[in-house]
Amino acid sequence: SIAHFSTGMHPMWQGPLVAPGGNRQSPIDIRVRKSVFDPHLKPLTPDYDPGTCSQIWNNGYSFLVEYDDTTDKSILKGGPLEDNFRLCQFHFHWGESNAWGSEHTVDRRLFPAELHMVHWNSNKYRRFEEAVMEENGLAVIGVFLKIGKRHEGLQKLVDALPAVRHKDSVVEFTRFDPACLLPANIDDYWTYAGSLTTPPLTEAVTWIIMKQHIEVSHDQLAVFRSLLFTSAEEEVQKSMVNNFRVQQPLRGRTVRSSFT
Ligand SMILES: NS(=O)(=O)c1ccc(C(=O)N2CCN(Cc3ccccc3)C2)cc1
Ligand SMILES: [Zn+2]
Repeated sequence: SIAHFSTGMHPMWQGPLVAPGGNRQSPIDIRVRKSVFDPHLKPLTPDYDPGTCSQIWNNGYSFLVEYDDTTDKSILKGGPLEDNFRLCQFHFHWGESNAWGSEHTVDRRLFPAELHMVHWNSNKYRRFEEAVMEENGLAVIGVFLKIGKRHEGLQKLVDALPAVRHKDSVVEFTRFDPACLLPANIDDYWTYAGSLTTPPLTEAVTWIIMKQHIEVSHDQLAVFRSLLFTSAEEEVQKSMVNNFRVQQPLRGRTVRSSFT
């Protein structure tokens, strides 16, 4: 209703439509022909230890697969990054239908879902909570999901999701290798300076968006949609779908590509 909009009420995770004074907000549309090839971009070198995988948590916006980030066992280096970045969690954003769901788009093309692998700069900061407030404290790899063949590696995660159906539920989840969710080719990516796409929307993120998508089956994505935004106590249960932020103005930023 009009009243609803006039009070500027937004679902929590959308936050303000544009962060006050923000000129490097995410997500954005990647205009392929406007991206600039940068020959100095190095290959990305993720090195993850499945032994650091600890749990899955439904935080009421998405479900986070969390990693022990007290040592440099699961790290990301290379690409546009000067420092060592530690993996702390990965999560997804998806739609209620396969027609939309991703946060970033490529020449306006929407994908049914998008994976975010979240890392923080362990050369400069001691913990995630510090890095999230600092310019370039975080590096997030984005991977688009398309509906196709079943993703064998994802199935272990899909089978664990019913245990975290409600907001604030947690389940132990170990020995999951996040590298299995990366596309075969991780040398071709776009990169730009952006922000978190959920509160506190801080402009701390070096985004690295993979050109190649991964495939998951319709049934696997349907299990994501069986999760709930709401906790077990709430009378009205709300399906966890459309948990993506609206796109933000580019504000003159350049998107670089690692490929021609
Ligand atoms: N969609 S995204 O990839 O941009 C992304 C979203 C959320 C997060 C995340 O783990 N947190 C954001 C802040 N939050 C808690 C927090 C911490 C410090 C200060 C305030 C609040 C945790 C990471 C990446
Ligand atoms: Zn995200």
